[in-house]
Amino acid sequence: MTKIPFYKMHGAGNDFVVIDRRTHPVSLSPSQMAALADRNRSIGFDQLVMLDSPSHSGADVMVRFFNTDGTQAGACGNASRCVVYLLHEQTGRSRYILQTLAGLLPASYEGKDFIEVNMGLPHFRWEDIPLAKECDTNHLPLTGDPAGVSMGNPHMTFFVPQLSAVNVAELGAAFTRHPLYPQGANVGFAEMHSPSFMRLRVWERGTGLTLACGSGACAAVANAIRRGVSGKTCEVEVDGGVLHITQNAQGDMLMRGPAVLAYEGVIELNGEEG
Ligand SMILES: N[C@@H](CCC[C@H](N)C(=O)O)C(=O)O
Repeated sequence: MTKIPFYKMHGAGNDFVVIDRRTHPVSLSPSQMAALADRNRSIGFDQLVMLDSPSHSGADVMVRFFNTDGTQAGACGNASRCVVYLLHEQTGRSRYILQTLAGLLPASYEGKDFIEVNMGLPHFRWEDIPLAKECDTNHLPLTGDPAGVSMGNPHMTFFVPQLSAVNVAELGAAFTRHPLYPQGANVGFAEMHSPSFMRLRVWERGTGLTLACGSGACAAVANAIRRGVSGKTCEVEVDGGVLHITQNAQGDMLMRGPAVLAYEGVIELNGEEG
């Protein structure tokens, strides 16, 4: 029997199992992750987060994100804030650098409701999202006129007049596998209330509809700025709370919001796996 300690956390309702491989160097197969993600039979989570020692000398920790289907994601904004919360518990410091597949992300802790991660530059070139063919990423050639961007992971954002009239589950499930996105897409639906406030729901690639998506909020604001419907600072109301997104002078998307440690537990794996 292998015992793996974990932290159950969430950021604006987007929930995670965090495993610190620096102290417990275990591996989980995609099918083990999918089993743990099952809310009816196991712990349940939107993403599994693995912490390792960084390979970059300037970073505090290496962070990897896995969806419920076991696929790996380059970025996860809400989980990044949760990791900053844990680092603060462990060190008491307030500034960190997270090493992720999407790059080095500077982050700061100013209280559990005020954790900020610099999610980096939005990438609008079709090759960088990536898309299957060259096109205008500000107006993708798709029904509903979504905009495309990468925040270290691929996103499309639909700007809709009335979010409550949108069947996010049905459309999200359809567009997440659209052939224009060979690596899949996180599909956001944004209703602009003003240039500084939007409502957003996101169907996440590899996971489904979640209560919040941090990279999705950055993507929606970056796309909204590009379309001229948002200012450089925008409050994003998601089903699980509010995220504050700002584009700084360098063009980076800064995401501020809460992180919650719900409980600590132990995963027990039978057999030789783990
Ligand atoms: N929950 C996220 C995004 C998680 C990854 C995404 N599903 C993907 O596959 O790219 C967030 O808060 O950003």
